[in-house]
Amino acid sequence: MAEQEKEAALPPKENFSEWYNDLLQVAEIMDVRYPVKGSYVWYPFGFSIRRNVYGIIRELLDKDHQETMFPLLIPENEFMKEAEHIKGFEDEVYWVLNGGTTPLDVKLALRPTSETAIYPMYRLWVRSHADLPLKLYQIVNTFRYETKHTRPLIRLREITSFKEAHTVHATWDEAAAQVDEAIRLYSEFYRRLAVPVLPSKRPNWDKFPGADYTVAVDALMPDGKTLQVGTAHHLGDNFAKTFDIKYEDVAGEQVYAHQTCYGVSERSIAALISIHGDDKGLIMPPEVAPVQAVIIPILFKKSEAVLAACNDVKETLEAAGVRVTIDDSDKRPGSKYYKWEMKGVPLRIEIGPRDLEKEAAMLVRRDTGEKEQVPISSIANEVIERFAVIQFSLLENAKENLKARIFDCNTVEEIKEKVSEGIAHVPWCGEEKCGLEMDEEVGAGILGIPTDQDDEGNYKCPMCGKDTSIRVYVAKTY
Ligand SMILES: Nc1ncnc2c1ncn2[C@@H]1O[C@H](COS(=O)(=O)NC(=O)[C@@H](N)CS)[C@@H](O)[C@H]1O
Ligand SMILES: [Zn+2]
Repeated sequence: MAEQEKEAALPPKENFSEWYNDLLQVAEIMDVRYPVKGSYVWYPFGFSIRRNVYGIIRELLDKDHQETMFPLLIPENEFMKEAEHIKGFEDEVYWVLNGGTTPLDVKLALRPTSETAIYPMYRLWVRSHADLPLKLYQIVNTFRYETKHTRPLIRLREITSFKEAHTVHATWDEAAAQVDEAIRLYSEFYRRLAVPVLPSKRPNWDKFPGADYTVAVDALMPDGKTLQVGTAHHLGDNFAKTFDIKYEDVAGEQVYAHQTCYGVSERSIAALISIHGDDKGLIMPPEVAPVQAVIIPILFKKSEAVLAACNDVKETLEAAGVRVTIDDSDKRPGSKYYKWEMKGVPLRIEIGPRDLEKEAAMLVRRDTGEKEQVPISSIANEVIERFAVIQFSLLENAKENLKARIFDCNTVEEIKEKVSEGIAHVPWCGEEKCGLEMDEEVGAGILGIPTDQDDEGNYKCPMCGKDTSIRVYVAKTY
């Protein structure tokens, strides 16, 4: 990649939108110059973050799911089968009309999501209760003709990293348990990225097209808006009836199956970058950092000895499983620090003649800037210990920041004021009319009813004044 000649200055993070856009380029995450709106190009560095992040979701899913891959093209007759689903996607789906110069006799949809590609095959695969539960997932690109403002990693027209799981169960309750399990798995996935998320049950008007209900996990972005970073849907037997997915139960009866589907996308990486970064650039949690440690030789006289020591340290760390590199380019140390801080490398290791005299190395944490000299003889343990400390500290800081920006509100005025900073925790009577009116009045949406806390209290709906025992999260969203 063309090295940044002069050091491009990053706007301060408080100008979040500019900071985010510039950082994607300067840190070489995604190149937004591709000539199709809503399609972006992964730089290799960005792609290695994606590899590490999706390695975690695969690790979690592979415990009791199987990965596979279905075709991208969906014939119109299958796509148009489930009425709710069509209504929800008809404005977003791309169609292929020709093969070369030959018009196709059946229009083909580019999958916006894969229910209508997968479920005709589930109809063939699911025969008996012994085939259940069936839990498959795929990580593919999907296409949605988004009309809202497209943004790299956040709102793409070609979603490049769409992980969608589709499960089949014998009963509604088993499918409901799977939705809970999906949200637990997503919460664990985001914990590994040091990103705290809020799980909540979406209001009916905001559920997935064709679903009985939707539970989502939201992350709070630095600008006070929330980003939906994962969703799990209970599909009831709606799609089973449409696609005739039945199994023979133990009594020999033919029974419609119950299903779920749940997905995350590269928004997971958008949240990771946005929540942990600072004015100097990325701060990568060690678990997913493409480069976990960078060794900077401080070269004056005796440089062979310094370089030899740096290579020894690199080999020792590699043997301990650390993703490490030496920056022995002829740039001055300051511009090396700048480059690797921009790329969010969790630990810098400085080794110069003075360190050598003490057979030590200087460790510098990217998240706090803390410097500490450690003996080279125990460098692997020192480095790995610090990774755990950094990982924990990034998550704790993010949790505190989230907690500090959830505000209990009881009046419309309070909600209006607080949703510009973060998330309002608001009583709601549960009526759609009040929900939509609130949305209208405060310029922010109901995220949903939190699923990770039982919050039975005596409240009054701020719109109609009715007594209610439930409170919901309300926030401006991406
Ligand atoms: N245009 C988009 N760009 C990036 N990510 C998106 C986009 N649209 C949706 N997502 C992400 O993809 C997740 C799943 O999308 S979804 O529509 O909610 N659900 C489905 O498509 C279901 N079939 C489960 S996979 C969302 O929670 C959101 O995090
Ligand atoms: Zn009300």
